[in-house]
Amino acid sequence: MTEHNNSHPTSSVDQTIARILAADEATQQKKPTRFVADEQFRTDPSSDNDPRSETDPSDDTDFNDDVRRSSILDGPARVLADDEGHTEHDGDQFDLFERRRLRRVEGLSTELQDVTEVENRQLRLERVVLAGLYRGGSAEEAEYSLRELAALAETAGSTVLDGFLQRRSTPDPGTFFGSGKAEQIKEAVAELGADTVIVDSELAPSQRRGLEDIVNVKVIDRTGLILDIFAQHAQSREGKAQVELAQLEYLLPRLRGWGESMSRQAGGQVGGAGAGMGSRGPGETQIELDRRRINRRMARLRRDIAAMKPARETKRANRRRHAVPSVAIAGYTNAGKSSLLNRLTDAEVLVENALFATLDPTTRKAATPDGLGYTLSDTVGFVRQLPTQLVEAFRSTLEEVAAADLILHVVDASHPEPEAQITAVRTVLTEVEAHQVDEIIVLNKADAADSHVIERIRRREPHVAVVSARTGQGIAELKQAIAEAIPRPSVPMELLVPYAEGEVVSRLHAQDAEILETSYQQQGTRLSVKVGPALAAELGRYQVEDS
Ligand SMILES: Nc1nc2c(ncn2[C@@H]2O[C@H](COP(=O)(O)OP(=O)(O)OP(=O)(O)O)[C@@H](O)[C@H]2O)c(=O)[nH]1
Ligand SMILES: [Mg+2]
Repeated sequence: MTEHNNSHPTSSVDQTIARILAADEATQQKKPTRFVADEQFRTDPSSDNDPRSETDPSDDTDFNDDVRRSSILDGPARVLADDEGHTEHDGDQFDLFERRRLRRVEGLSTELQDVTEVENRQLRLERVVLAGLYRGGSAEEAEYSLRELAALAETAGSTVLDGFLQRRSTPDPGTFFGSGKAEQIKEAVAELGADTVIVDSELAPSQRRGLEDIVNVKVIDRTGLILDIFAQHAQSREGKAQVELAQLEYLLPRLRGWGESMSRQAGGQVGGAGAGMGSRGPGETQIELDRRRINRRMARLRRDIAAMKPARETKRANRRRHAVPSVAIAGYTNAGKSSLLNRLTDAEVLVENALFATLDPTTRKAATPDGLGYTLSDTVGFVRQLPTQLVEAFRSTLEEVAAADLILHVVDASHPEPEAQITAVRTVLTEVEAHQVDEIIVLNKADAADSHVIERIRRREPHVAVVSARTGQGIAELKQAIAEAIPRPSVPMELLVPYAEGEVVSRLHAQDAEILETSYQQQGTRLSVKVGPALAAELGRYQVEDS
């Protein structure tokens, strides 16, 4: 056993102490969250392969310090604006409280029993610095994306200290940002006392390691962060299994890079003498062992998830058999999907001003104004660059959306970039083959939105409803629009149901029949109805001649 059994650079005592001191200092100064422009990017030889900065002087304004700071200094990302105006429709706020409370627990046990547990636990991000790359002139878009990353990071329970954007035509294969820029990030990290850098892209395993070697703190990417949030929020057995599968899929090729936790696993026997920078972490044998265990675990999870599917399929088939129309609510995360479900059905689903509050699909009964029943399901929210591992793992959940008769595509009309969100959502819908389902664009948060934005989208989209789940504005119209869009029972029937079989009548009321006329006769209840074809077959024995 060597003394030097953990070669992670941050484990050096000196550095740890320096980091703690810097953190202390930083808390005393208590800087507000801000992003700063990368104003020196043009003079950095390691970062500038982009000819535009030479030839296009108008670009300079993009990097004008004042411009960037003024737009960025106004606090944390606006999606997480200090806005907790809950209504009585907002569901289980105790759940919300619990979730927050749990999230703040620090200092997880280091006694890891199973390698797969490593990644299922919170990444323990606390004080983070964000960094992103963009090409060409679209600084604004990169900034929105970084703001969203800030919101994601806060949702995961961390404090965002600062953010950096760099323009660069292609990422550096070794360190993503190039070593010069990475050094600058390192300086900021030390100055602010950050313990993590989050990069606004998916990094190749080698890039993550390369960057980590320079900045000396943990580096994670957008995908890793989103997976972490999903892991925190998964509730049902199926949801947990799906997230774990996605995490392992993500982790497997990166196994080597998760140095510290893995070498702790391996105890003192590996990574010893001769293990320099870049070769930290467990030795080859341990990695092989971990890899096999992970593969076994993944195989099991796939089996488990497959086994859970039949139950849901039976439910779905049941709905189909009774021809109950189904409406799925889909949309970008935080658009107000759960709020809308609560508004439309008086369900009490958790509403939270956080990203990915809902992971487990909830299905509720609803009815059109004229009494036709349908099901309404809330689903997981989408986000730009939704990790493919998650789309895969959640495929069975997302297929519910594809099987629906109608999609309510909820859009946060008060967001600065609603069109980009619509596009991101449609990309995922296409991936799960849900793009052919009828869709109503529901422009939500109309109470907070700019009317020009609403008009702009109205002109672009054929089928739009403008609502506010908060105030109730437009909800009645939306209910009407749903009633017109869902398939109607089409088989007219005249029924006579004996009084002894009252449950048949209640079923007609509860489910899919359109009841046109009811009268009470000596032999039973006489009904004039319209039903779906499946139910029509079942009701054959009650049918009477039209008189
Ligand atoms: N101003 C305003 N805020 C709203 C409205 N509808 C929802 N919100 C707020 O938006 C935030 C997100 O609402 P949710 O219903 O949890 O959103 P979601 O789409 O289910 O989010 P995820 O499950 O996280 O994907 C909450 O803070 C709500 O209070 C609205 O009509 N107006
Ligand atoms: Mg939700």
